[in-house]
Amino acid sequence: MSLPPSPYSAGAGRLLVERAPAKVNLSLHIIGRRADGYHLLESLVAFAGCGDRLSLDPGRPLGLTVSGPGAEAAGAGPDNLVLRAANHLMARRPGLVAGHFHLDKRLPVAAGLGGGSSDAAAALRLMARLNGLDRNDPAILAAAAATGADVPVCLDGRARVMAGIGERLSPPLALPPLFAVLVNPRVPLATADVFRRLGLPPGAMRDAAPQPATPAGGCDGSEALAVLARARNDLEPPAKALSPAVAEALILMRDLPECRLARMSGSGATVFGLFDDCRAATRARRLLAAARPTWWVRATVLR
Ligand SMILES: C[C@@](CO)(OP(=O)(O)O)[C@H](O)COP(=O)(O)OP(=O)(O)OC[C@H]1O[C@@H](n2ccc(N)nc2=O)[C@H](O)[C@@H]1O
Ligand SMILES: Nc1ncnc2c1ncn2[C@@H]1O[C@H](COP(=O)(O)OP(=O)(O)O)[C@@H](O)[C@H]1O
Repeated sequence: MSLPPSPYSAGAGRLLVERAPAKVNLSLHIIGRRADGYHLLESLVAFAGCGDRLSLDPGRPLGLTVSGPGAEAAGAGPDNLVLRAANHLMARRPGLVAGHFHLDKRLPVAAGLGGGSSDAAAALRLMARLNGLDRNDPAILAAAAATGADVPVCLDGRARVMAGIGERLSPPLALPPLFAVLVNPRVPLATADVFRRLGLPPGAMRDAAPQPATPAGGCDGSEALAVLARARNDLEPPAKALSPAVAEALILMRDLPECRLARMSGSGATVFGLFDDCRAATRARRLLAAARPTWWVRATVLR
């Protein structure tokens, strides 16, 4: 029996490494549904300090190994978004050099944290570094959009408003650091199921939704919290209907004495809570971890 290749083996080339941070939708407003079934949305997206880690060993043929708590759920086959992104890019730019990827999968899978999208974006950044491509090269942008609706916003991991189905991005936003706790009840929720449960017919537009509440550049944390409180996540009701654990996580988070705002991220089931400072977030993480020892709970800073 042959051993799997070591994730840290040097191979013939220099090992390149990228972080793949968790994506958090601070707001998510559904505007309508395209005729092809995809939903039009407006979402304020930020990125967390926690995430996966992806390395690329340029000395070897295109391949993927996966380790970490989410390895089994993510899989290492051709459907893994790392390989899908690499293949989308290579189809657009024949002749690019690839290599062997190793993914350390720390984030929960199918969790509304865009872990797979962030991994795909990290794969494209690694391929760009290896081949001397600009990150804004049209082939990188096209491969990102072809891999998934959330991949373009993950390409540079900076807070932005995304619109359309995720392809229209605002310039990067200077959000104040937001002290957060992320909690996932370890119930996977498929994005497609949550959108379907909304029940919006193809081609339908909703009554004009307000612009996503976007904190002004240079505002402080408490002003940002006040603005975010006026926003919402329209996918919370369908996610709650599919999984009672979402409602449970929201209630637990909201009931914490120092929690300023609790909301679901993306299509769930992860819920985030925002706090005034790092110490309040750390206290909240401890309380939640003690109350639900089997859940995934992290204190982190969103930017
Ligand atoms: C909901 C969001 C919010 O950031 O995040 P997650 O909850 O997945 O993290 C994203 O829009 C998810 O983006 P992503 O996960 O890349 O979606 P895709 O793989 O392209 O699509 C998966 C399925 O979700 C539905 N889908 C996705 C995006 C969108 N704007 N409208 C949709 O209706 C479609 O049914 C599609 O077949
Ligand atoms: N690298 C990856 N990490 C996570 N999931 C992946 C990956 N590649 C493919 N997938 C598949 O993509 C789906 C969505 O995964 P994920 O990005 O974790 O969801 P979400 O955006 O809701 O957090 C999962 O069902 C999983 O099987």
